[in-house]
Amino acid sequence: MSQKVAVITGSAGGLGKAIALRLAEDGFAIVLHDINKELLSITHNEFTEKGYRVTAVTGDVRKKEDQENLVQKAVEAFGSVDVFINNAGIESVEPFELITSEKFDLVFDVNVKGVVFGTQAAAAVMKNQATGGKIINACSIAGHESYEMLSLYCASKHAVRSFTHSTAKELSKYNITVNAYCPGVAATAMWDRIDQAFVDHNGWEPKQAWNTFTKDILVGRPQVPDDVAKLVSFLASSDSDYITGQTILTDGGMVFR
Ligand SMILES: NC(=O)C1=CN([C@@H]2O[C@H](COP(=O)(O)OP(=O)(O)OC[C@H]3O[C@@H](n4cnc5c(N)ncnc54)[C@H](O)[C@@H]3O)[C@@H](O)[C@H]2O)C=CC1
Ligand SMILES: CC(=O)C(C)=O
Repeated sequence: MSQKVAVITGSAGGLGKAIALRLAEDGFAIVLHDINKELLSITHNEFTEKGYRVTAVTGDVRKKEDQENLVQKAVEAFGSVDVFINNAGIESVEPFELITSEKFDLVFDVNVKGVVFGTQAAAAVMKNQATGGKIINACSIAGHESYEMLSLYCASKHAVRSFTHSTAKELSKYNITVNAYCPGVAATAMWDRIDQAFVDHNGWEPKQAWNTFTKDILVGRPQVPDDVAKLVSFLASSDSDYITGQTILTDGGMVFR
């Protein structure tokens, strides 16, 4: 059987990198992707040194042409796109009164338009593959619940959840499944920035937001990126073939659906 190919957007660091590492261990050829060229190059070197079959493509998920280039480069490098992970996303932390038109456009461009254009580019290739494919989106507990100070971010992740449902319906006839992973509070650079924003806007102490959000997690510890990678590994595998249109929580017991 030929080696399957996974493309992960925003995979130079954070959850995307952890997912890419796990899928490489699972036996996928990996297409790394990020807007941060420098960090992407470092991560690419790390993967190469580990002996993984990997390539890296710089791009911006907000740009349709960059997403088309990403899948084209994946096909050129490895021959197919079996799994496409719309992972890239950005946070937004402010009282809703402070949301500007520019901030609204930025957050929806990355978190929503990025998923729309990524799905379009991936589906265009997968529709022509006899084996179809799996599209996997980064949603969040913030796509199921709505939090103070995170109104714009939550709205964008609710949009991702809805888009996951609609595209699962449209793509099922092509043997393409669409699902999403919904992390809770995971230790990445994103949460460092969220914590700092609570300091800036609310006068909280450093780590107060992190401690507040993580204190009641039922399993008794904050999330690490590998917790998320384990769910994505399942969603990328044939064990998930009978699952589509689902936005699955991996949060240690924070939100119940
Ligand atoms: N860390 C957390 O607690 C949670 C994260 N998520 C979601 O998981 C995904 C990954 O989050 P983290 O790894 O924590 O974030 P992060 O900020 O640590 O990493 C995100 C990566 O995406 C890249 N990126 C940002 N904008 C991009 C663009 N326009 N085009 C291409 N790449 C871009 C960044 O350069 C960075 O390497 C996001 O969609 C986020 O909303 C969801 C729930 C919880
Ligand atoms: C970063 C994130 O998705 C949160 C706060 O749930």
